[in-house]
Amino acid sequence: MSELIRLWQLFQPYRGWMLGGFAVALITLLANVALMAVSGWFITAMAVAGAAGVAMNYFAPAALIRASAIGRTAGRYFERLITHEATLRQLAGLRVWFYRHLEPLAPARLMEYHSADLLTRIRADIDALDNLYVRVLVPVLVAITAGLAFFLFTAMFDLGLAQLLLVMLLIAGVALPWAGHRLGKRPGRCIVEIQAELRQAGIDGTQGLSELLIYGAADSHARHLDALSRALVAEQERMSQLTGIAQAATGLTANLTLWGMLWLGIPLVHDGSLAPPQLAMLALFSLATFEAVAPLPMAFQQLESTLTAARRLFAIVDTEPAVPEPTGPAPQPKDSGLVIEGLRFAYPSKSSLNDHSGTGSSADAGIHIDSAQERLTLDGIDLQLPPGRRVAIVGATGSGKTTLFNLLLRFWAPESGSIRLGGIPLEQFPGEDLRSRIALVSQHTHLFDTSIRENLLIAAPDAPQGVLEQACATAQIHDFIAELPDGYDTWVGETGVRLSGGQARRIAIARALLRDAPILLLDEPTEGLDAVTERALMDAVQRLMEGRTVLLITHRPVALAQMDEILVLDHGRVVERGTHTELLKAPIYPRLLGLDLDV
Ligand SMILES: Nc1ncnc2c1ncn2[C@@H]1O[C@H](COP(=O)(O)OP(=O)(O)OP(=O)(O)O)[C@@H](O)[C@H]1O
Repeated sequence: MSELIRLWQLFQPYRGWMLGGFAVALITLLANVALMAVSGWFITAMAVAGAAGVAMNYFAPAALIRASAIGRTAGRYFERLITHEATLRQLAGLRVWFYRHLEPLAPARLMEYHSADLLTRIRADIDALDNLYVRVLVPVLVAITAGLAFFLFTAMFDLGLAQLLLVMLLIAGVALPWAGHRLGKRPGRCIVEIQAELRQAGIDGTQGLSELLIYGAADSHARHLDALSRALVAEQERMSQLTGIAQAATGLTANLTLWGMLWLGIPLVHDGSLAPPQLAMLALFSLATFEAVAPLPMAFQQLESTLTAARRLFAIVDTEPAVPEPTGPAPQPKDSGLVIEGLRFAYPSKSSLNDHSGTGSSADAGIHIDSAQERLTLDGIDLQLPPGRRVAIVGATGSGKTTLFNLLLRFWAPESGSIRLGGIPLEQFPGEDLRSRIALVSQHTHLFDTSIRENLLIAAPDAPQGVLEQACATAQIHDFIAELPDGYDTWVGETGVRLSGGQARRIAIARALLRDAPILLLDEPTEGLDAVTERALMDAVQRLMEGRTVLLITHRPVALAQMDEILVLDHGRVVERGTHTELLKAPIYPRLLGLDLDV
């Protein structure tokens, strides 16, 4: 129920359209019922007048029938138009609302969700909410308003007939939808969840198809997809059966009402309290009134799917960001120097992550070390990085190097200790402001499925072509781009698959140059490249580092020899520090670089 209230609040900006849709839907229904009722009355009255040989004015009822028919047809058209406009506006608004809440959660909080699951929430779950207005809200309001009008209208002729109609409408409009909701709850929830799981497995399988084929696991993955598909079909069949039963039950109730009206009405005609045309009119009228309640059983049967989708969206929206945004204005640091003191950090345990994926009410902005967690990822890091200084970080895999970058970018908040930029604690900087001062080049730079130009422009949206070319020339990629048939308009493909690792890395360097940030974080920028490409890339990296405060993660001796200081990390602690020459005599550093091996 709370989901419905929250959704209603989100729909507030569109209430004009929603009200318009409701009004037109009501008019359409009333026109249809009037058409049936007047037609019934007219045919019988004409027959009775013909049999009695009396004249009758048929202009007025004929005009009413025509007006109702036109009203019904035009109403249907405008009803679709207005309700769809309202729904599309709601969905567009919901997408923006959801995306605004999603953005601050990246990347820390979103790690606990599969990307396909997030995509499902953004697309399918938001789309599922269109049910609420068109299939639930409008039909319910129309049914209540019209049902009351139908009762009062029938009561003008006979209270007994009106009571019968009311009871039957309540059966079709309340009891059947209630039963549909109860019985549709489980399959409705399962359908949404299995669909999300199926999309997740489908995307996972497509992305990892080569691995599945190489390791002969394609069949077992296909079986998994097949099992999910079967489960989905089974739930959908259950839902369809319920829909069929609900439709049959509504039809039966309507026809029983018709019989009941005749059963109770014929004696009234006999005793003269009801004219024969009035009975015909009321009989057809009662049948037509069921159009008001006919959509309700199915609407309530599908309500659980809609509410499950809403719950999945609210679970994300209610998640607190890993790092709270400061409320004050962006501070002005005196320079681009970084000072790290006593920095300690641990990733939250799985159990505390799961808390955040729930309702979100227990979400906590801070990060707590699970008592069962034995080791901090970073444990007491101290580092002075005055403007223009270059420091390298070296350490075995999993020693916490990338984590340190994540903290500098404020993707996570430290457990204790501090990071200051230009003398100001990092937590005082709004995330966007902080990240505008930092450029990052990593081995996993993401290239978007668009042109080279667009990929460069994300770092400097207003940069003219000349500036792009200059950045690319410094990154030593301009000549290659210029030789391509489409030049800077060349499509790079999904994640940049049409470029080699070295080319993609150079585009990342060009991006960092375009950003022109005073602080530069380099996370193994030459990792995985052959020696020749690496040397060429290092030249580009050297130019990028000029005049910037640099933190570089690397294990390449050539690069390390040029750094002002090197920190050796082991299990989150700095175990050695000094220059390359000094550290060559230390016990761990040469081992990490493979320099201790006798050749
Ligand atoms: N999002 C995360 N949630 C939980 N644990 C994480 C997360 N990211 C990293 N870790 C863990 O933190 C530790 C340090 O990871 P980090 O990526 O900082 O290491 P690294 O030194 O950069 O390693 P590599 O050289 O392999 O990139 C690892 O044990 C890793 O498993």
